[in-house]
Amino acid sequence: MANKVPAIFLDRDGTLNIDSGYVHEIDDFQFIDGTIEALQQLKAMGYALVIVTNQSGIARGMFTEDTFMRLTEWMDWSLADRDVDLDGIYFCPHHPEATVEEFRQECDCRKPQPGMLLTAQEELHIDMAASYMVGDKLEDMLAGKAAGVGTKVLVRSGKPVTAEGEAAADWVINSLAELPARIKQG
Ligand SMILES: O=P(O)(O)OC[C@@H](O)[C@H]1O[C@@H](OP(=O)(O)O)[C@@H](O)[C@@H](O)[C@@H]1O
Ligand SMILES: [Mg+2]
Ligand SMILES: [Zn+2]
Repeated sequence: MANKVPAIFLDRDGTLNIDSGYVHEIDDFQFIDGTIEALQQLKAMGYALVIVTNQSGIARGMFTEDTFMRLTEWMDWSLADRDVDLDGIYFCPHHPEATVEEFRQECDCRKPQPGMLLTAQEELHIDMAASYMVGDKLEDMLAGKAAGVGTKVLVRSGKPVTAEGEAAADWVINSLAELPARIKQG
């Protein structure tokens, strides 16, 4: 049995890119300053990089799964081009009040549920206690907690930070750019 790897679980909108609301076009996808450099450093520190993103825009009929995949492939290639190879990308297309019937459900993957993280744990052999969940919302922190992630990190680069979000987080930082140094500091 292979050794388990520590991971950085990454929320997408508000953590990697500016959350202008249900981003689905390549032209609207803008990396937050310092994101790519931070991912390069985290990779060099030995962490697997795993995106876990709620994409209820699919359930709401705002864009299709194909459109999401097109943007995701572009993002994946843009990062690979900068020496950042993502280890996994997981998304939830569901919503309990979806207008698109096939996506209308109370699933176990929409954060704050831990489904995406638990699937990644199994598929990628992740050491959850040694891992980090980085996100901009309370739901990200709760998903991390429910999945047994060791350190939950709230970033100020997305939605306004709430008292509940802060209380559920182990660390609060301005953006992902600060994470490598924060981890090294211990
Ligand atoms: O931050 P991640 O999980 O990567 O993606 C979030 C997006 O799918 C959208 O999720 C929505 O929340 P609802 O899904 O409508 O509750 C809102 O927060 C939007 O601003 C945001 O763009
Ligand atoms: Mg987010
Ligand atoms: Zn789901």
